[in-house]
Amino acid sequence: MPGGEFVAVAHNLVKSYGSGDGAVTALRGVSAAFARGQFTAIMGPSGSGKSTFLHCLAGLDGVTSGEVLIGGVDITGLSRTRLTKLRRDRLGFVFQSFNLLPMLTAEENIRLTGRLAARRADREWFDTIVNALGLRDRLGHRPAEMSGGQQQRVAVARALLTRPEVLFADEPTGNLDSRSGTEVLGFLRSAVDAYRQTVIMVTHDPRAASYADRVLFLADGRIVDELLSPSIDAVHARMRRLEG
Ligand SMILES: Nc1ncnc2c1ncn2[C@@H]1O[C@H](COP(=O)(O)OP(=O)(O)OP(=O)(O)O)[C@@H](O)[C@H]1O
Repeated sequence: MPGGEFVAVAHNLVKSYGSGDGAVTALRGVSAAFARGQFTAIMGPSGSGKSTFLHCLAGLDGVTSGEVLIGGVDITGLSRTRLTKLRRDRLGFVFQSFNLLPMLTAEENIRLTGRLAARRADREWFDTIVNALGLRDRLGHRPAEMSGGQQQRVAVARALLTRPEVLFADEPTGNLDSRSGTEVLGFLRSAVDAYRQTVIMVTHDPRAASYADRVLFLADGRIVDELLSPSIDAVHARMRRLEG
């Protein structure tokens, strides 16, 4: 493990939706630890619990039982207010659908999303991210005036501006063409290599997973396999086995 320091830990997570006959158990005792500066991809068949796991780890969804530690703090016991503050100050999010505010320019979306920490972020770090993501000449554009790839790069810049302890990404390349997807994945990879950014990404795409340091495979709400230094072919082979 790089540095041996875990920034996110899940202990025996169980997550059920609904109750009685209609109850669905999405996670059945999931434990995993995520080291600083490590890029983890989460894969598995449809319905295996990938998004639920990511949402529980990121405090976007409550758990039925088990613990989630972010920077040593058990977030499952936090009040809604403290959890919101922790998410804003210490976590970053990138979603498939970009989630930019349509009336704001790229720069405003990166800076003015209600995060005090982002507004205070130093100019040098803002410039570093904007230049690395190739957004310098797009800063005055609104989302409708940008391609999907550019919009996702704005979303990545916004997520990284607060130097989050963990960047969570849910299918970040799901709406992108292959070239734009490659750019976004390449940037996530370099943020891990250059700044020890921790990234946890759900994906269906073995090519996207091959940018990670390891892949955790879920099936039926459990972690059933792990692959280190994944190649595209090795990820394909494991997925074929899981999908039967
Ligand atoms: N809000 C919800 N209410 C009820 N059941 C849910 C809810 N969210 C997820 N589930 C169920 O939990 C299980 C796991 O869903 P989840 O979305 O985590 O899987 P996934 O692996 O991300 O799937 P996909 O690859 O199709 O996005 C599924 O059976 C799903 O139907």
